[in-house]
Amino acid sequence: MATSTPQANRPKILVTGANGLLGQKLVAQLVERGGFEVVATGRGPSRLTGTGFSYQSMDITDPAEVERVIGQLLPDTIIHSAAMTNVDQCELHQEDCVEINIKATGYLVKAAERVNAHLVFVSTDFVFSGNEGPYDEEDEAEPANFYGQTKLAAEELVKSAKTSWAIARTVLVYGIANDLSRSNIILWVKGSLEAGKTIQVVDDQWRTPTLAEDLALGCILIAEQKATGIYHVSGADFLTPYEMAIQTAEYFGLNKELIKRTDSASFIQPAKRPLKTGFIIDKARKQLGYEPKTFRTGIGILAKQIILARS
Ligand SMILES: NC(=O)C1=CN([C@@H]2O[C@H](COP(=O)(O)OP(=O)(O)OC[C@H]3O[C@@H](n4cnc5c(N)ncnc54)[C@H](OP(=O)(O)O)[C@@H]3O)[C@@H](O)[C@H]2O)C=CC1
Ligand SMILES: Cc1cn([C@H]2C[C@H](O)[C@@H](COP(=O)(O)OP(=O)(O)O[C@H]3O[C@@H](C)C(=O)[C@@H](O)[C@H]3O)O2)c(=O)[nH]c1=O
Repeated sequence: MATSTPQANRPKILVTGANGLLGQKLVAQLVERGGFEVVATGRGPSRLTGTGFSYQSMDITDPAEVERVIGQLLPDTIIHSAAMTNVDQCELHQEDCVEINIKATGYLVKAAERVNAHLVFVSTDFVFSGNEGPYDEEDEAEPANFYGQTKLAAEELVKSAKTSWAIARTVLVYGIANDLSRSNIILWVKGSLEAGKTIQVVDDQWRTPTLAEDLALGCILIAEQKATGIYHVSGADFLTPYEMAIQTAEYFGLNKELIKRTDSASFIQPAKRPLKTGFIIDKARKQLGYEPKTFRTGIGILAKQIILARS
């Protein structure tokens, strides 16, 4: 709901990684809710659609640029969503992953401290080993792959910030936005089956998949309430990728015979995936008023967006 609060009187919120899936959803919902003046930042030119916000190019691995942009804009709140999110690439290109996921988070922490901004950092279920999920906020982190290690190291930098901070951890995000650099489970399953391609999908990993819009709202509730500490913000359905693939095929009326059940011992990826993650989201429900959609409802929302994007 848009409010009539004058632009100048509203607190300012800055989003990093605004060209990404979460970033685009954050900017759209922040504009729609109207409580903040919204500044989107991303690597290179804007790929965002819509209006009601300003865009500033900001490469988070450039400390001088981060300091300059944040020093000039003086945001009250920063949602740090930018990251190297391709888990296999993180395993294969560890230096790049350290630059983007750890060092750049350090620059943002420093900049947030300087302007006394509330810093909301988006993190992952991959900080956990996957030996005993689903996890709550008190469980001990022990990453199973390099991406998870870098996100955990970044969490530690955020936790030591001399400004107020929150960490929103999430799980296997799905959705659609403009010109994304990364796919997600519903899109690759749908695309593969439509192309008549057989896919091998694991049935021994468990997740609580998260609709991008739900995650964006969870982060915004944290920002609006100036909540601090760690929050688990994910979907509530505990599913394997195989089960997600079957539900996706059923929803879109695609050929389920193309989905072959496999397991993590046979389906080898460069980065090891934790087996059983998924989140207990009671804290976010109670403290933030967060309530995610079911996976089935999420697929339906995405399906409508796909039709709209084509029209
Ligand atoms: N997707 C998922 O399943 C999950 C994601 N997360 C976390 O959620 C957050 C958002 O991820 P999501 O939106 O899904 O991923 P995306 O990959 O869609 O978005 C990440 C964005 O970060 C940007 N980025 C990368 N490097 C830089 C840089 N040097 N300077 C500025 N921007 C940069 C990317 O830019 P470009 O578009 O140019 O590549 C991209 O737009 C991340 O922090 C991720 O770790 C956590 C759990 C699950
Ligand atoms: C590509 C592929 C994946 N899978 C499985 C492995 C995995 O459990 C699941 C999703 O695989 P993806 O490669 O799409 O995503 P993956 O890199 O596992 O997803 C992760 O992304 C990062 C950013 C996170 O922070 C995590 O929360 C997590 O969701 O599907 C298959 O079974 N078959 C396949 O062909």
